[in-house]
Amino acid sequence: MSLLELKGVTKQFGGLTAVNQVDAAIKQGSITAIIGPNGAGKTTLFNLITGIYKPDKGSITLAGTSLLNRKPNQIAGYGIARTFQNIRLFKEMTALENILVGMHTHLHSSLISTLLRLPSVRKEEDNAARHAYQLLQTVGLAEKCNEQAKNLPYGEQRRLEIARALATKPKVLFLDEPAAGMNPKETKVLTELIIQVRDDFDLTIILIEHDMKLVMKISEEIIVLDYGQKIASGNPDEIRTNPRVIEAYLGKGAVRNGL
Ligand SMILES: Nc1ncnc2c1ncn2[C@@H]1O[C@H](COP(=O)(O)OP(=O)(O)OP(=O)(O)O)[C@@H](O)[C@H]1O
Repeated sequence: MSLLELKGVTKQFGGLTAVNQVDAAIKQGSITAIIGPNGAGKTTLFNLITGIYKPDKGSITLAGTSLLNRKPNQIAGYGIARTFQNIRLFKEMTALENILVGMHTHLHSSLISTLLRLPSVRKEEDNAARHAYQLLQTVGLAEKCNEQAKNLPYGEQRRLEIARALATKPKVLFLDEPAAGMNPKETKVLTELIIQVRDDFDLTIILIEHDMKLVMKISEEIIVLDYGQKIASGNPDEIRTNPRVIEAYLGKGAVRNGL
């Protein structure tokens, strides 16, 4: 069953059509990659789904509910979380604090009860800290809980971003170039983590990624964009042998190079 549906989604910036008539049906529980050359419209598509931009044309629905004309925080409230191409952690805060900030929208205490430090508030805070710690365990960062985000190696900062996104209890998780700047060892850990969180948190995951080994390994479905248009979609075998995708993006040596 498809959870997220896009029909004819189009976005123009001045004379440039960054996303052009894109259709997609993302299955619940799947891992889908969006690939394509630089400037193909991948991040713009993420921004359209997460409400940062409004499409000029087309429809976007999550479980049948339209996401058009909703603010990013409303869309987050429907269960969509994301990470960004450029890491957006609070650098001076600890790993644990970064996750607690991510949870903030899910805490219920009123301002007055927070100021009075009522037992109900303390209980909620304890539970939040416990849950945040569990999320750090999930991404393999429990031992770094009191470390400031800025002191974590790059690969760990990216995993912390994923933990923070998970703190909002999403149904759909968007990852924008999660392996960017990672070394092969960090990428391997990340690959396993993405599959693990999909399974453990019952997520639907959509990622933009240029690391084709990672993409081919974890994706059930791949959508290829070029100049804003969807030029192909299919499973990794279909995509790696698609002449149009090889021409526009993968290059002729892709299959030979083990993709
Ligand atoms: N806010 C904006 N204003 C004007 N043009 C924009 C804006 N955002 C993106 N674009 C343009 O839209 C096109 C698609 O950009 P986008 O960032 O979506 O591509 P991408 O596939 O994510 O690229 P990359 O792989 O380099 O991240 C590009 O030509 C880009 O310059």
